[in-house]
Amino acid sequence: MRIQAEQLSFRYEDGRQAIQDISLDIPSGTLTVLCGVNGSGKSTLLRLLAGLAQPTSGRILHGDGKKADHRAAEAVSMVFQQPETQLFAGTVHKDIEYGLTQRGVPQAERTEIIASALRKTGLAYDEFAGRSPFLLSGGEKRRVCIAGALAAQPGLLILDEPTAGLDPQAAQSLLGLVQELRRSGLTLIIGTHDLDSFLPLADKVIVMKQGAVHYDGPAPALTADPVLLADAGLTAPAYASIGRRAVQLGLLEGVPGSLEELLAELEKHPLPVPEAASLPAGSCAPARVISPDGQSGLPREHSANYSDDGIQSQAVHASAVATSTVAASTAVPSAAVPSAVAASTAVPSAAPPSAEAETAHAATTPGAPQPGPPARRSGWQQLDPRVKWLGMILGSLVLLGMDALLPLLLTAGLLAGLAASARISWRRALRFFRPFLLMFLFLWLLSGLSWSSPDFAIGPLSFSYAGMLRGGISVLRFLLLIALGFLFTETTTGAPLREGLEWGIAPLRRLGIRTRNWSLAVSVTLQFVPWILGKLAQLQLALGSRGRRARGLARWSPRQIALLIVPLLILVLGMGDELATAVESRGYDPAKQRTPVYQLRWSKRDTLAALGILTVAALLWWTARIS
Ligand SMILES: Nc1ncnc2c1ncn2[C@@H]1O[C@H](COP(=O)(O)OP(=O)(O)OP(=O)(O)O)[C@@H](O)[C@H]1O
Repeated sequence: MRIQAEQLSFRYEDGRQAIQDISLDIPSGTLTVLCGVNGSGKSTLLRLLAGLAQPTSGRILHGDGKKADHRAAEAVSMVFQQPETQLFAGTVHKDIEYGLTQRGVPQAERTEIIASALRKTGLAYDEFAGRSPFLLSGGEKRRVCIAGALAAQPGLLILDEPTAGLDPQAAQSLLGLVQELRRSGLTLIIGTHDLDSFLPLADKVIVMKQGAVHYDGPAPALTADPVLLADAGLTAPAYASIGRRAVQLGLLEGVPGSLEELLAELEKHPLPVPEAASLPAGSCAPARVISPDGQSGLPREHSANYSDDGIQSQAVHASAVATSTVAASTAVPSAAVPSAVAASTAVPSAAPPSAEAETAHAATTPGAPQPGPPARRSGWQQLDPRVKWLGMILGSLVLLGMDALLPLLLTAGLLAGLAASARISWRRALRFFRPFLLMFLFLWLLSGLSWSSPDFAIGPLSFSYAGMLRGGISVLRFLLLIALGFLFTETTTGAPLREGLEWGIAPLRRLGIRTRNWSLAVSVTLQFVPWILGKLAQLQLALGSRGRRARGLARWSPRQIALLIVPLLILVLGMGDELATAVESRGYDPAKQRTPVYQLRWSKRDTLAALGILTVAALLWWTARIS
């Protein structure tokens, strides 16, 4: 399936422009590699091409040149970076079947299609169909995801970082699968950092830089010009760097298109190896011209190491060339590798990072953009966390005592004003509340049901105004409690939140209560919320990629939520497990004194804020009493 993009731009809810004016033409039956440093916009572009996000401007054309609509987007399957967020059913069979059900494939045909898709990915149906997808290895999960995508018989298959996290053997067999898919005529787009593996397979390479296309063309032209890749912050594949230098030295005629080609060329042309004296200390290359079989002319100890493996002997040639001559050429791109590439090697932390941790990480990561003068902290961040805890606790108590509409509406206005002053965008707030809204709407309608004294009816259901008002008040009260927690966690990062709480409950230590456990649990739980919401969004996207492209409120239908609950629970439990192990491995001991990571400091501003909170809480409580 051919796919074209015309002047595509995309802006995230927070206003970040991720894609800027991109035009592309990807011919049918080709394999396109999409690369770029972290944050260059690859995943965003892939999601747009898959129809999982709508461009802010521009358009995508599928196949026959018609604008990509809902139906056309169903001809596209996408496999995400993290397979664990893409699997959600109880068995591998059911997981793959989901996409088929969405596409209306008759039940009788499904098993055959599932077995065939699994076979294509190298998994036997009998062995894997009945297993839980959550209990497979990383490589097997990735294969099941690809099988699910293939079962939908897409015209275009998009793979985002397919080899990330796979061991060399699993990555190699995945490459074999990709080659087979390409031979079968499927159009493939692969977002990847693994240029060594994927450039040799590519019919076309698109290099992204800061949300725009930096290069669009064949792989050989890209690898032949070191500046093109270096400008985008990327390092050329090793085979291309070595080959290019060998060409410059007149040792090879052209830059090889893959490691295999390089090795084959080296087999044909034995290379002179520099004298040992001219090699850097510690180099182990032999001192004479060696032949491709690795035997003639080699000192005894070298031939013992390499003679039984032609490839290894060529590795000696290659490494000798690389060490002695190519060093200069490889130095160019590697020196130009920007911080983002260095940053990409950082292992993501298991726990959701706090703002302080992120800042510290950015400041200490080699190559990370150096921070300028410390940004002025907003008024909300400067407040002592104890003030915010006071506001949170008093606010919750007052809210729980409200059972009239007027004080609840007053509180809603107050919280909206506070959120605006904390510069929390309404889009972000909406994203946070979306999962709750449908549930609360349902509860509200449920509380309005009345068979004894109905005021109106919708179909067979009768409702009373009094019941709706009572239910509305309860629902609003709950929503405001959640809003209060949201405001609190949005304006307070982990360390201050925890220190403030620990200070408050410290007196309980005298009663033998392990307050450190409590504060750790509360702070981790509160910080889990944004993490869970992020995972929920990823799961929604995965459902969308399997044919169920629900939009708006339909994304939160009971059926959709039911599908998300199990994988979300598994992710949360997995995360909890990792977090517990991490805490344990750091030698956490609730009985020990801890060095505080955040110093509590009470200032005049905090006294004023605390007085303000007490006054407002008293006024709201009084309004609630008289309403
Ligand atoms: N949900 C989001 N909300 C706001 N901005 C986002 C969101 N997701 C990504 N971005 C931003 O959009 C830009 C492009 O991100 P994207 O994930 O597409 O990059 P990428 O090239 O795929 O990166 P990586 O190689 O790290 O996966 C980045 O600046 C990123 O911070």
